[in-house]
Amino acid sequence: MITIGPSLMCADMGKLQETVIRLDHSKVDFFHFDVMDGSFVPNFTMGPDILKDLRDHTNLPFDVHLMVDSPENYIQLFSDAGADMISVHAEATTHLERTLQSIHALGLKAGVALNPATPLNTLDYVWDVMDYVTLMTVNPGFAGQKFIPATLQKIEKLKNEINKKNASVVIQVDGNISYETIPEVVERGAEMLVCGTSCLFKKDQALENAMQKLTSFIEELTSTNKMNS
Ligand SMILES: O=C(CO)[C@H](O)[C@H](O)COP(=O)(O)O
Repeated sequence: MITIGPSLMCADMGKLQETVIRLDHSKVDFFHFDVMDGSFVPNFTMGPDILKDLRDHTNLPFDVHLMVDSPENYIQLFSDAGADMISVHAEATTHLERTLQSIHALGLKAGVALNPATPLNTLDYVWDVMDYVTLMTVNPGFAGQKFIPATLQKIEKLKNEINKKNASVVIQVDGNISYETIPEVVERGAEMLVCGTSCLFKKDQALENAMQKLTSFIEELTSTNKMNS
């Protein structure tokens, strides 16, 4: 099943609450909440207080993507603020397995995020403690970047491994997920789409219309793929 999660860092920050409500009504599946620390990535975004404020306005899951050094220090904070799922970058934590365990211990889903250049064998010893993998299809830090084509092969390779292991791990993709790249990533096995400026947050289109267009596109794509398989 393909799910759509708006990347909230791409929203108008002055209208976050209204944006969450409108997107909830437009039937998105989850909210992708990017956290940046100005160190692991050269940018800053949102923190736990903003998440806490938004939490009251939707029952949909908040997927917190920690693009921060030593994410293990902030798991409790984001759990208390209302996160349902937390992904940490394998490149940013020394004890990845322990960090994932600590997310599970709080009753949340645990994800591992990988930069485009990070190899998949980083996941070799954490298969039983992760629920999803966030494959970055741009280098994290900024919206509106170009899709890195080499990541397509990575999605396919990861999907093959998941199938081989019969693991219940979902592939999330993040970075320039657009009308051009969605068919490519979905064909290779991506299921959770993080949707930012490339397909959802458009200056000339209301969020409701953008969501309707995106949903129809994905429905059509999945029914065509089903017919061809
Ligand atoms: O994590 C991100 C950047 O690090 C954003 O979620 C993503 O890049 C936003 O989407 P778009 O690329 O479509 O603007």
